Amino acid sequence: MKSYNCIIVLNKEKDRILFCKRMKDPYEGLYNFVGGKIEEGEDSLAAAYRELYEETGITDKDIILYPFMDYIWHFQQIRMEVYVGVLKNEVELQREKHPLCWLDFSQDFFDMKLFAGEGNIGHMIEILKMTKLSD
Ligand SMILES: Nc1nc2c([nH]c(=O)n2[C@H]2C[C@H](O)[C@@H](COP(=O)(O)OP(=O)(O)OP(=O)(O)O)O2)c(=O)[nH]1
Repeated sequence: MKSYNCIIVLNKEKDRILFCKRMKDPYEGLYNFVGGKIEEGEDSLAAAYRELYEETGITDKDIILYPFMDYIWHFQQIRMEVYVGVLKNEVELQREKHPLCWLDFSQDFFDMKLFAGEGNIGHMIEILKMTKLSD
């Protein structure tokens, strides 16, 4: 089974969500949360902080990450861990390969021509809207 993560980062005001525009497959040209592959034997939470730092420069001083949901695709032998966190302060983002941007909640996150994940970004954000996140 291959394991991936993706991380939902909200700004301090909780009115914007951090996305990257993917520069390679899967989902080249589409917006996705930041994230990547969990290494063999790597601790899940450590992997989430590592990917977040590598792709954005955000550290564990800037944010606390919480497990949000997990997806398992049994036929594809893939699992994906989703984490969520709210920034404690404004951060100057440092992109790695994928350009980063903040999007507000007015987007149609189910639009598969704009967003990765066959609609599951829309699903995650609907659940996020139902979730009380502490600061
Ligand atoms: N929203 C969403 N994201 C997905 C799905 N499936 C899936 O792999 N992803 C994400 C997880 C990862 O963030 C990304 C794929 O990781 P990647 O190919 O960039 O991984 P990688 O480890 O090679 O990246 P990197 O080390 O080069 O940074 O796509 C999905 O169904 N929905």
